[in-house]
Amino acid sequence: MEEEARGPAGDLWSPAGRPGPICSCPSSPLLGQVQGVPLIASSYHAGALGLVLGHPFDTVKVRLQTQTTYRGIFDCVVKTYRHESLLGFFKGMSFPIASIAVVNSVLFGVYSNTLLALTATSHRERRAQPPSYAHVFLAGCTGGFMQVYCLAPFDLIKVRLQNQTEPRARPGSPPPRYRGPVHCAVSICQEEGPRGLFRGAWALMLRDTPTLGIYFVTYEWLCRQSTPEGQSPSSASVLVAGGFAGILSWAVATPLDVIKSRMQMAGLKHRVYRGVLDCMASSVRQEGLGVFFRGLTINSARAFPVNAVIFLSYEYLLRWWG
Ligand SMILES: C[N+](C)(C)CCCC[C@H](N)C(=O)O
Repeated sequence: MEEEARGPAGDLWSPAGRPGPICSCPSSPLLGQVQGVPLIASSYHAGALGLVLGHPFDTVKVRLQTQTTYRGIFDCVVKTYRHESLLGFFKGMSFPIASIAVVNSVLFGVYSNTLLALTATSHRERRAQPPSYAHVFLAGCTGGFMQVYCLAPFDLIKVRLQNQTEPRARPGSPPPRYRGPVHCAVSICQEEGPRGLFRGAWALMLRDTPTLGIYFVTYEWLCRQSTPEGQSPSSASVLVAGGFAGILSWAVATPLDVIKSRMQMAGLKHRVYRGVLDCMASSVRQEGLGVFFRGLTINSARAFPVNAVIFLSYEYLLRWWG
């Protein structure tokens, strides 16, 4: 009985383990059997918190990537604030918040369960028997591939709303193209067909599948570097590893992120790209190779805190319930 409560690695579950890495609550033997319950709950908290924190940065990034009117981050921030007030930075946030429960539970759920299938070890057992990086990469790629189907329509609506630069309704001023997320979804279906909701999904899949593999490998590697063998990482290690995993994976993802956002906006501008390669070629032709790095700085600034929080919540809640 005593042995069971301790957990295999003498980690945070063990009274004899290193004091308090993240939490020191006992595990529930019942919930411990049900991977899905803690995963869904932890994914929601992780995602929502990270999302609110990072949304203003995300709006500036999307605008820099898809509009040519801004001279840089500062110019974009000043113009957005002057024209649209603070609320301008939070445009398009409601749908991602509503959908993050599904999107993140697919990502973290598929990741964790793929790892479970590949290594036959549970989250807790993994500290004593760490999975190989090849397995972590494969599980991350699988999670990334699967989440694209849920993420694509919500991401498209987010990008379209973030790009509306009209100030809040003033008497006499023309209303924005979309009145809100639901109106945006309905209008896209009517004007571009239901498939219009998946515009840019191919680029999103190419962006997320390999980079989520990199994301989880970086996180695992950094945690292992800063944690004695067999122990759970401390909160500080989780924050730093999560933050750098976010920065590195976003750095690699930026070129396809630019292309994805441009393809998502293309339907609205009645601009037709024949595909990902066509969009790449025409962007480079018009704006040079630098186009692939648009939004890199602001995205890195966003990625550290957002992903530090995401991983801390994920680990914390998994351990609480797991
Ligand atoms: C793999 N890629 C870099 C695309 C995303 C990885 C981080 C995902 C996180 N939800 C965030 O919004 O930062």
